[in-house]
Amino acid sequence: MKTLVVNCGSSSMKFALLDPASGAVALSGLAERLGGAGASVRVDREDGRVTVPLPNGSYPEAFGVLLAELDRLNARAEVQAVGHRVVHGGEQFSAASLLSPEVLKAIQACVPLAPLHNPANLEGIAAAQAAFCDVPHVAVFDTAFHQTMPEVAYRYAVPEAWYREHGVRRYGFHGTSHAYVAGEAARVLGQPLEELNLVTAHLGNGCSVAAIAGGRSVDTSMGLTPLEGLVMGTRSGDVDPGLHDYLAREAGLSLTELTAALNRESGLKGLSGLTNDMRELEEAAGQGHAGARLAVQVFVYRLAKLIAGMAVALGRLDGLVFTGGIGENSAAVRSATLARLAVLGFTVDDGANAAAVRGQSGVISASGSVSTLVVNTNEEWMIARETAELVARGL
Ligand SMILES: Nc1ncnc2c1ncn2[C@@H]1O[C@H](COP(=O)(O)OP(=O)(O)O)[C@@H](O)[C@H]1O
Ligand SMILES: CC(=O)OP(=O)(O)O
Ligand SMILES: [Mg+2]
Repeated sequence: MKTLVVNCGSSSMKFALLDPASGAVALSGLAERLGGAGASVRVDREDGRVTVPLPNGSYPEAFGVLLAELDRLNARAEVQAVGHRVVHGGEQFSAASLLSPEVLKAIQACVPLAPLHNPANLEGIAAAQAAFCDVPHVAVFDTAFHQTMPEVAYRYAVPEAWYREHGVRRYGFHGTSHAYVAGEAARVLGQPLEELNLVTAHLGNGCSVAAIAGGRSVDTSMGLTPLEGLVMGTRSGDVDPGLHDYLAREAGLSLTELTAALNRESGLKGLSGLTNDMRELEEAAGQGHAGARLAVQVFVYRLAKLIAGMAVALGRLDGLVFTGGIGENSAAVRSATLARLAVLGFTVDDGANAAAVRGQSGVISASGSVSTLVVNTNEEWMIARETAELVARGL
């Protein structure tokens, strides 16, 4: 009994075939640079990693490689359900949902809110439904977990009609990851999740923090779209909304150009003038690259500031969780962030922080500090679990 998980991003497709009960992965892979030149799929097989080029660079072509891999393992018949990551579910979805024509229509209706993500999600769903027409398909939404935010956290101070007529409010994303690592943190701390007030920091290419009270999201840093909040790989995070008008007049940029630049040319990449990759930036900073050093400093400063803001949403802070590629791997980002958070009672255990590596979860705070943990996120397993649960309940 296995679940196939499909996670289509704006130019990538991640997939995994796994056992929802144990999390054991039978097959996984990542297609990158879809929609452009040089697209390829990396497949992690039990005997090593292979890379398959994709001459057309399309989602269906990438899905074809996945099917060929399943056939190679004779595993197509093992797929009992397919779970899809869907980035934007608007206000309509506060939980995962079985894919029906109505649900597909609702995902389509959210395309204007997530123009980089939802169309790719729909492409993945179409390819998977064509290949697996006899099994249930489930949509697991990034936004669903944050639907518990109170109005005071999700409303913008803009004309009320924008909310009523156009859904302009804060939604939040990465909900699957925030929910998963909060549960794991409670397990590591040996305390019931219901009694814990946690801040979780998901730091990957996209980055967001969430305030989680008793297992429920009460605030998060991303908003209407995944552009708000923290400095990210290529996304700016918070800017003055006056910037659009100013640059339109001063630099003659169109709204489309501005949006593309804020999404794809900003963040760590824009600040450093070098790369969106934190590991490369840390190396370059170590070799004296001023732009790289500044990019890391701004990333950390803004991260600490938004974590501190999340403490306000919680009232009492029991723990902080780092996750995502940067959160799980960069001891330097963690220690610099915790140094800025000393004002809130954080002290790092340098040895534990340096020793925390991918594949393990653990505590990195010194005794007497607010508990701080590194937890490896596992969005694929969470999606597989939610999919299997929904199918088992026959919903
Ligand atoms: N050892 C490391 N040190 C610092 N940063 C790292 C390290 N390993 C991965 N990262 C960073 O993690 C980020 C990618 O995060 P990840 O969660 O894998 O991405 P995605 O959001 O695409 O799933 C990149 O900025 C990468 O440089
Ligand atoms: C919603 C979002 O930001 O997703 P990702 O981090 O995968 O780009
Ligand atoms: Mg990610």
